[in-house]
Amino acid sequence: MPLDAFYVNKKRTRAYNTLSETFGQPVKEIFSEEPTRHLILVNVGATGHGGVNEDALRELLLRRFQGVVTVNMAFGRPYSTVTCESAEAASAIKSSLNEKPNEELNKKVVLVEFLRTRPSILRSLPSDYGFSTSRSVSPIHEILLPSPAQIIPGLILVEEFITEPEEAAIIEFAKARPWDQIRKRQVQHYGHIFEYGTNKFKDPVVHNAAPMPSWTIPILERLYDRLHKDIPGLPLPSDWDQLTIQSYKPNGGIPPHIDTHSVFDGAILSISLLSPVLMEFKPVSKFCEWPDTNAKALVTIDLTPRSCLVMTGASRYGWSHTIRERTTDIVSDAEGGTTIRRRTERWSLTFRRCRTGSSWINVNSPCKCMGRWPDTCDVPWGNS
Ligand SMILES: O=C(O)CCC(=O)C(=O)O
Ligand SMILES: [Fe+2]
Repeated sequence: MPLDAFYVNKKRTRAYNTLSETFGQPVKEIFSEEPTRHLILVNVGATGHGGVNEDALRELLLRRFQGVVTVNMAFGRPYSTVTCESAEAASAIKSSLNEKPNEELNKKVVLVEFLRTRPSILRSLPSDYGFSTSRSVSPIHEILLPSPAQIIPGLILVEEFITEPEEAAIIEFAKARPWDQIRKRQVQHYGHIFEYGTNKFKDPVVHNAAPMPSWTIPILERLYDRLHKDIPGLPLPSDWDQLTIQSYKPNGGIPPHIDTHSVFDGAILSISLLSPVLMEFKPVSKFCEWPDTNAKALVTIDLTPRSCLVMTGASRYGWSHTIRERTTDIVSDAEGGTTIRRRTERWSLTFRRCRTGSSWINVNSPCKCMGRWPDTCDVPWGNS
């Protein structure tokens, strides 16, 4: 039965107004009447009321249609974009989905338009675009650059940091040991036991952790040799006293968080094994220096296999990091476009240094953040 035209028109007016507010442009400047390779699903976004699941959207498009190059659903946006190999492929999607309720997308009536320009050009609109405050969604400015690690202060990504034989040996080591299950990932702790819920570590007098494995030392020595000149105060190899090994299912992730200031000292390391994955960073502290004060940045880092991510300074104390729970990531391709990458199993090694002291957790001395990010620090600043 055809949908009621009045109902569809009302939905369309509302969605087009939202889009035009988001981009600060009339929709006729965003849409193309002629078919192009690029589509916008005007009312299919990840968040807010009526948000749909990103995996469901990608699966639907990849399974039902030919020639889909990329599907992009950016967090906090009311719309998604699709790029196809040809305008014909895009037209097939539009005529099949437009103005029809879709079973796989919570029966949503999807509104589809051709875009004038490729979505990456939409991404670099002026910084003050965003949602109107009445929708209570903070403005988000997504940035995908070749080396985004360089644009987050204090973040360093060392690619091919461990070798393939080291990667294989670590996997063999951990496979022979027991795991704890946390949502869609499994974890093992060494040195000190990390406590989910409080994001602190457990009292070592009460909870005995397996010792730090000896294979960590040559890896941490390599890190020290390479980076101690660039990172003042980088812990000595033997000072890292907490390791969490995680094994993520392809759809696994980790919620946004800042590793707790009060209990972990200085830099945090994350070494990646097996599948690459995108990690998202957002400045949470209002004291994060960011050139664009009106927009909240969302910076996506591609954690390549065997890389080592070092979080220091603002990236460690003021920005949150997360891995979204989904089975695919959108990444740059060789032609400067984007492509869909399926995730497989990924492992990571998180190294931390615990702030132990005369008592179990030493929160009496100042945090290494030195009060520069007091709003994301759980050590009291300025009260004495
Ligand atoms: O898996 C990763 O690379 C990061 C894990 C993480 O953020 C953490 O353990 O705190
Ligand atoms: Fe973390």
